[in-house]
Amino acid sequence: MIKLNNVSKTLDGSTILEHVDFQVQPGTITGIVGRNGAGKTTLLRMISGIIHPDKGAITVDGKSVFREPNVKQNVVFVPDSTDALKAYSVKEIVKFYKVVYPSFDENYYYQLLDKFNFKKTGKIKQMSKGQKALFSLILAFSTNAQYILLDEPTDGLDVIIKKDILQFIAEEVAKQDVSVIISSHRLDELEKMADHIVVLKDGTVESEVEMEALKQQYKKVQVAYNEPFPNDIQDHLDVLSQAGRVGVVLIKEDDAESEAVLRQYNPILFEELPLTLEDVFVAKLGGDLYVS
Ligand SMILES: Nc1ncnc2c1ncn2[C@@H]1O[C@H](COP(=O)(O)OP(=O)(O)OP(=O)(O)O)[C@@H](O)[C@H]1O
Repeated sequence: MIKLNNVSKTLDGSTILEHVDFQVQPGTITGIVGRNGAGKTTLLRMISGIIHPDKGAITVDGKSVFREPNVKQNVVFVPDSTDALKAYSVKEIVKFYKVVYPSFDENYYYQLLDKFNFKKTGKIKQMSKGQKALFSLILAFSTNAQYILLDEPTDGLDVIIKKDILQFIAEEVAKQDVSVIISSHRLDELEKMADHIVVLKDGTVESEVEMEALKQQYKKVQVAYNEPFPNDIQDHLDVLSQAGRVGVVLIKEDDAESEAVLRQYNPILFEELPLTLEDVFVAKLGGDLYVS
């Protein structure tokens, strides 16, 4: 488990992160979502032991990354830029990775390269941007590390490669017993795959969501009436959108009272729609957390 306890960081006199607390459970995907500049990269760099927090503690399986450097073999940070890799060839990088990650699985690495039609020779700098992004994930998932931290892994990529990458991550997490932290400014991308979402805002954890619990907690209902959309509903319930006589309302799963309000005006349509995380943020957390 990764634990952050009251972590704060100041860079060049500005407070970047303050009182950050959260945990990453084994075998799960945690999404860190926040706008540009929210502190996501700084947070991931601290968890992987690249920079020190000014205050608070970060532990990986109960050990400090800073006091026990061996812990680093179990944590891989994949930055949003692949610049650090570009001088190496596909073969050379293995030697380098084996020094840092002694359990690096070379067979698995070449197997994955085959699967995604990568050439086994040649320099990394010759790859396209999308290939580089996928390649850096292949490297990370070949290390056998328990914790993989991905900084904006799909940023700036086209939809096809984005889909491949997200699917690759989900498959690897299902196959290996790894924990993945993914930072993104796209709530919609993370919510499909994350078990747990941490929202960073103004340098601190604004909210945390367990996706399973959330889906059981709320439902989204589309209703339509023969008469103008009732003010009573507008005034008392969480209306996500409304056009003419049709509205979409967020209610709690077990909230019989709110459902009775919707039904008392004899809706001609009462239909449950798939719930998204954005719906809950918009209705319950002020709406400005939609960060894409
Ligand atoms: N070395 C540094 N010195 C001073 N300020 C820094 C440094 N690195 C980052 N910052 C500042 O810290 C804040 C958070 O940056 P960070 O890169 O962690 O955010 P982010 O959420 O990852 O943003 P993005 O989505 O744009 O990558 C920004 O305001 C940034 O300008």
